Amino acid sequence: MDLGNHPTVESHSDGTVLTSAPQDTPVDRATAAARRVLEALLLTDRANANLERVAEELNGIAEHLEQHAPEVRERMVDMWSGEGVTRHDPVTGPENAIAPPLVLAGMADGSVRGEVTLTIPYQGPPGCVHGGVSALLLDHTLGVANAWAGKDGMTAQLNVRYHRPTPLFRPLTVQGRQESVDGRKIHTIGSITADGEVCVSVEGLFIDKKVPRPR
Ligand SMILES: CCCCCCCCCCCCCCCC(=O)SCCNC(=O)CCNC(=O)[C@H](O)C(C)(C)COP(=O)(O)OP(=O)(O)OC[C@H]1O[C@@H](n2cnc3c(N)ncnc32)[C@H](O)[C@@H]1OP(=O)(O)O
Repeated sequence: MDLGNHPTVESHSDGTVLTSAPQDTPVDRATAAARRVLEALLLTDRANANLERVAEELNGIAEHLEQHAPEVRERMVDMWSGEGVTRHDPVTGPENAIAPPLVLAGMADGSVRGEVTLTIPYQGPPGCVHGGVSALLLDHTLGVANAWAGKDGMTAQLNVRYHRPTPLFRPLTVQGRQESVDGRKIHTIGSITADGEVCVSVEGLFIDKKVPRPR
């Protein structure tokens, strides 16, 4: 990925927020509402008599949005301009309703970290985070850690170890740190902890390769 210019541990201070902060804009408010709908649909009583009307209204909203959508190619160019990936990615993007969203800060020791509480849409085992969701969060966090360290690339391997179930509804700390660079190979590690205990740890191999931004 061509991540463009971004802050690094060399150029920015401890605690620099690396992801896009939600803004008081119509698109961020609409996305936050969509996120709320995702959760409410899972929580509402299945016998809720109004679900037929809810389906109609949501389809009406989708049609309105589709009618105002430019060609995908054109949207992609726009998406990758400016802040690029951080506004629309599926982990930290305030414009992406499937993103929790996780907010990550860069630390002086070269690591990145953030706190997030995951709820019902991210459930795997009862009351626990889906393992694929943990892998998604960590893959992305390792990618941001590489960018913060000043050398990033594409994921070639992600070795995930699940130590204990990761709880929903509790604050989770997500961390990543670049360990070493060997030519084009970048080794990066990370973890998700809850109440000070490691739930998931990962080792990633990234290869220094860029996919150009659409123009
Ligand atoms: C401060 C920041 C602010 C924020 C700023 C924005 C931040 C924003 C962050 C975004 C964070 C996104 C984080 C998500 C990251 C993805 O989601 S990336 C998407 C998932 N990954 C992919 O799709 C990759 C698909 N695979 C590929 O494209 C290619 O296979 C690869 C991995 C790029 C490698 O291809 P290649 O360039 O042709 O590499 P190649 O020349 O074959 O191999 C180079 C070396 O690597 C080794 N190698 C290659 N692949 C492998 C492998 N799988 N296993 C072991 N060794 C391998 C080779 O053996 C070779 O070793 P040597 O012979 O040199 O010793």
